[in-house]
Amino acid sequence: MSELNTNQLKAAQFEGKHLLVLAGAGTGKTRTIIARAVYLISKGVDPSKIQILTFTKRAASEIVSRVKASMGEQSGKNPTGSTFHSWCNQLLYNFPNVFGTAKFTIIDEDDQVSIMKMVCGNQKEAFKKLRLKPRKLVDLYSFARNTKRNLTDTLTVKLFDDVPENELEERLAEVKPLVESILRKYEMKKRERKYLDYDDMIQVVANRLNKDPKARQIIGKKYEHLLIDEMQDTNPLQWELIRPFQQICHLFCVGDDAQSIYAFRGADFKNIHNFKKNVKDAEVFRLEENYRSTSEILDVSNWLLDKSTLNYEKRLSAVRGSGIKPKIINVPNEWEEGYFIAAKIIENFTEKDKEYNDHLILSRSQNYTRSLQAIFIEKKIPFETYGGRSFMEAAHLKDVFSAFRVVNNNLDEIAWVRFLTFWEGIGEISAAKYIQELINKEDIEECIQWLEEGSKGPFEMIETLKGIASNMDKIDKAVEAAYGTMQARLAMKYVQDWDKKRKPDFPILTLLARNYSNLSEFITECLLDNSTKINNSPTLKKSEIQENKEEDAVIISTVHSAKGLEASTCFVLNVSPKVYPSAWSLGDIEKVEEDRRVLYVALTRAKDELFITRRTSSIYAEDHVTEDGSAVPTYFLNEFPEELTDQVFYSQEKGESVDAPIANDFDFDFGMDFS
Ligand SMILES: Nc1ncnc2c1ncn2[C@@H]1O[C@H](COP(=O)(O)OP(=O)(O)OP(=O)(O)O)[C@@H](O)[C@H]1O
Repeated sequence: MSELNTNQLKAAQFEGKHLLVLAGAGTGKTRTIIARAVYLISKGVDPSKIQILTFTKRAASEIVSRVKASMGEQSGKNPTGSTFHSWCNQLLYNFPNVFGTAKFTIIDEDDQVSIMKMVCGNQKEAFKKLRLKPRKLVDLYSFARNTKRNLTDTLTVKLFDDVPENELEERLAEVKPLVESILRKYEMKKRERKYLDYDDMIQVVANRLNKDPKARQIIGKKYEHLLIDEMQDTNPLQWELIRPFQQICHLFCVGDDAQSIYAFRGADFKNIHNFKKNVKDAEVFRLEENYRSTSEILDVSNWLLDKSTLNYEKRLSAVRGSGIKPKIINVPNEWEEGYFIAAKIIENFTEKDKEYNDHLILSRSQNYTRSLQAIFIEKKIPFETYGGRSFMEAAHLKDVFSAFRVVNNNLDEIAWVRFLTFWEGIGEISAAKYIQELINKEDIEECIQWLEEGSKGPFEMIETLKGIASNMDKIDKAVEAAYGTMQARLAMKYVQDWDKKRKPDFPILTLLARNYSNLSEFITECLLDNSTKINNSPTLKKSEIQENKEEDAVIISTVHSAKGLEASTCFVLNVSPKVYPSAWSLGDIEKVEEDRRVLYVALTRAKDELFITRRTSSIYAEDHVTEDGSAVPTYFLNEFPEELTDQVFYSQEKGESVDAPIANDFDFDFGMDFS
């Protein structure tokens, strides 16, 4: 508490019902949320009745461990920290009767697409006329549910945003019934197979708690305080989930409207402006002093926000005072950009006493960082990437989990397809025939019996199912059993990198499994955000296949995965025209402003040194003038005031000439022609 300023302290010790801390970047929102948890516990609140909700498991894990560290000796029980999905998952498992979810399977986005493909296959006529990919249909469905828009609105916004108004009705009349029929079939399929997608998890909990006072009473006994981070990025579906908790809990929310960057998932930062309207008995506090960055870095961030047409009422002041001016590094291409960054990091590491993890590289997309990663490997700079593929997306783990899934729910058609076709000799056609039988069986025991008697499946396949089914209450044993019988086939399927990269995942998976007593929970938690129970070790954040095990490593992150991160030196990559704002956003002021916030989040991660790189091929873009004559920015740095940064034109090729690293032999040819 002694490390808080007056306003942070006032927030942490808030005695009213609900509070929103609306504050700028680096003003100590995370610190305040931690302090709030510590304060509540010190006042006698049972830690297990405090639930912290964050956007990533990484953030949840960090907050919980900092609360633990602050409590020192007194800590016994700890508050739990989870993402919205993981939290709903725990509620569904802990209260199966309240939510009516005793037997179900959580499916991820790939599974959703697989189901959609099946549905489209059965709805050939509608699907052909539509000319939309199954993944697009899944996107539309999810967008509609997260934003709580009806189908007409969803199609208007997502499919027909460039269709002239006079044609809109006709296009809708043509497309809407087709989409509706496919989506209805898709919903039916989910219901039949007892699948819940990620959005369903939230929806199921929200529905029950909004409608049922008894359910509220039961859940109300479990929680007294919800502490919610990154409130600006909550979408209407998540609001629906939070709503019933207003009656049974105290809400303590922190957020920054200028850091709202999830509109594509339905977040609307204006919700946070209406907090008092939406939440009865709420108050709003503000924090304005930035503790993270030097004033030169904040000047750049403040300038960017000032240029917005939206009024964020925000001007951060730097408590730390003055430091080094940020630099714009103009580079001819991504390789030069990579070499510049590598050289700077090596210089900081060897000469300036900085660690690798004092460096954070932020990019709009991991695609822009491929050359950089190659250069880091060449220069032996350890790095870790955030925002890439997750643990459960690794194919070998999906194979093993397909076995867990069918044992857990024998109606799980998608998992059956993967599990059966995993084995040599079973193709999609025979798998489809098996599945017709298997999903009509009562339970997995019956399935196993049928496979033994009626199928020509390999011995290991049936043994795998038996091994898991007989260890339902010892999940680590189930993992070992499945691995034992699947190992030979896995090694054959992934022969190229099995030993080095894929095989080492399994001992860790077994350790991880020890944290679970319920197969279903294990499957879902591993699926969600690629991790484990927050408060227990070990954690398996990523498969070995992607993981760089260095502890001290540079972090290469997408801006969207960089929420809450900070580092002494930050490189914001490729701040060029058509990237900030993106070419896709041009002319659409809302999208342009979202892109501005993305850049704002990136710039405000830096503590001491900020490097903004851009491609010299284009450092200016003409403003876009809309039909009504107003100008929409095409490049945020067009009018960038020179005095805020130093500019460098970097090219390794044209840079200082240095001697070759290895000495050549002296060449005795003096060039004299004696003929
Ligand atoms: N009262 C304080 N005294 C000293 N340092 C502080 C104080 N409050 C915050 N800080 C430091 O400022 C930095 C930013 O704090 P924090 O991460 O909590 O901010 P935030 O508002 O969550 O940031 P963002 O929204 O940009 O991620 C951290 O390094 C933190 O330790």
